[in-house]
Amino acid sequence: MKVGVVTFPGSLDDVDAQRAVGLGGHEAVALWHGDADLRGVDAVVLPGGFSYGDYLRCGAISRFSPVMTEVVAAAERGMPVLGICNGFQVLCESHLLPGALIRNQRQKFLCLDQPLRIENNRTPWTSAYDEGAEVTIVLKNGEGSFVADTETLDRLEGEGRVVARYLGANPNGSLRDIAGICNERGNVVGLMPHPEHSVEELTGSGTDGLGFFTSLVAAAFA
Ligand SMILES: NC(=O)CC[C@H](N)C(=O)O
Repeated sequence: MKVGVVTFPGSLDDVDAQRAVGLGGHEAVALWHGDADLRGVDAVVLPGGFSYGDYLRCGAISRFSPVMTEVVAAAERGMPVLGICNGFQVLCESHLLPGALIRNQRQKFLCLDQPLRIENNRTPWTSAYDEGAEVTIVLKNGEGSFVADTETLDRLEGEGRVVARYLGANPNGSLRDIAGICNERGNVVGLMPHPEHSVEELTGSGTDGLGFFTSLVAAAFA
């Protein structure tokens, strides 16, 4: 599959995401925030980083990038979209996902190998995992605490839309230990940890993240 990886001014992890897409068996297509079309891709990754310097709020300006008009339209048609960390923040700001990411509870930037449980493997980004799989994936952010009102949280839980949950000590104060969620259809997934940094033994953070990129094939042919 052709997987577009969007670069915004200030993106940091776009090249790692492109590499992970390739290791997952796909062709990575570089998309620029100013692009007016998605160049025929089958799926999109919004990578981590500090788009537009995190000014106003993380993801608040990126939401208005020309490419996001196309990403929102494609997501609404069912295209798989994965937002990683800053990408998750952009998805919330774009209202493709509910809730918001606010400053970590302890007001510190975090960088660690984070244990997670995959709660929902019925998305195009998680189908390679067993439901309930326990994995360890890099977490690095300053504003990763997921918040939403109680009604929204109950709906996410009730509809099985919590995709991943922090295991052990909650690193950032995310409500209900939520590390990732999806939209109603399941094609749009936002994840605070960085699977693209956990795809090669060489980097020391294991390969548990690779499933997010190999899942697309399983999903396409399911
Ligand atoms: N790693 C990232 O994508 C960082 C996301 C965001 N800018 C934050 O600090 O919370």
